[in-house]
Amino acid sequence: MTTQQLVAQIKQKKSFLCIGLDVDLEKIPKHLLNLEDPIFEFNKAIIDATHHLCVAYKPNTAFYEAYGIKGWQALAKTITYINKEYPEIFTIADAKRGDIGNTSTMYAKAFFEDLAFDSVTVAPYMGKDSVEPFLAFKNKHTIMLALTSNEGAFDFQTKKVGELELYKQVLETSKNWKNAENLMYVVGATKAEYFKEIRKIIPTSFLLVPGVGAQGGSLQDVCKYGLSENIGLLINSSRGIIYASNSDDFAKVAALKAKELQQQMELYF
Ligand SMILES: O=c1ccn([C@@H]2O[C@H](COP(=O)(O)O)[C@@H](O)[C@H]2O)c(=O)[nH]1
Repeated sequence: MTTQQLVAQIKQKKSFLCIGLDVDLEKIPKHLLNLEDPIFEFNKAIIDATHHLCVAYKPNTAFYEAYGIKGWQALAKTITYINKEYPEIFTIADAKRGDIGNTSTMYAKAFFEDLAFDSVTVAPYMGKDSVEPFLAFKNKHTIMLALTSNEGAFDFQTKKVGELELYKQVLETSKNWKNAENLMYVVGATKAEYFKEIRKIIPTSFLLVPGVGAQGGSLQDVCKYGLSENIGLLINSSRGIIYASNSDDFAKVAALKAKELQQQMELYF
C-alpha cells in the first residue's frame, strides 16, 4: 500500500486508529476454545466488527509465535483474511526484527512477500545495513523503534550520544538512508511530551503510537504536537479494545471501544 492510499483511507474514515491483535488464549471468550482455530475466529470476529472504525491492524507476532505452528498458521490466515476482505486496511507485523543484511532480507521476504503485510516493525540497534534491506521493498513500510512506550526507554533511548539523545540520533541518521521515504517510526503515547521535538526532526513521517488504553497514554496529548499535515499518526490500542469483554458480546463491545477512540479522532479533521 502506498502512503497516499493510507492517507486517503484516514481522511475517508476520519480515523487514525490501529487495533492491535494480540491474542492470548487465556483472555478470549471460553466458547471459542472449542473451535478448530480459536485465534483466527477471535480475530475474524474483531475485524468484522471494527474494520470501518480503524485504518490498520497490528498483530504482534509474539502472541502467535507463542503457540508454535498453530499460532503461525493463525497469523497467516488472519493477514490473508484482512487482505482479501478489507484490502484498504494497512497491516503491521509487529515483529521488531533486524539483523545483518542478508538475514534482514529474509525477514523482509517473510513479512512482505510470504505473509503480504504492508509493514513490519524493526529495531535500529544494528544500524543502516540491517534496516536498508527492508526499505528496498517498494510500497512496503519499515517502522523503526525510536522512542518506545515502556519505562526501559529511559535506560538507553533518552541518553545522550555525543550532542544528541539516542532516539534523536536514530531519527536524524535514518532520515538520510536509501529509500527513507519507506520509513515510519514507533513513538510511545506514554512519551507525549517528546512529540514536539520529534516533529522538528521528522515533520511529515508517519508515527506508530502504541500505549493508549492499557498503558495509560492519552490520545489528546499525542495529537497536540504529533499530528502532521497529513495526520501522520497511527494510534494503536490492543488490550483496551480486544479484551473489553470476554463474553459472547466481545466483538460488539470491542467495536464500541473502537468507536469511542474514533469519535475522539474525528475532531481533528
Ligand atoms: O514501544 C512500544 C512498541 C510496541 N508496543 C506494542 O504495542 C502493543 C500495545 O498493546 P496495549 O495492549 O495497547 O498496551 C503491544 O503489542 C506492544 O508489544 C508497545 O506497547 N510499545
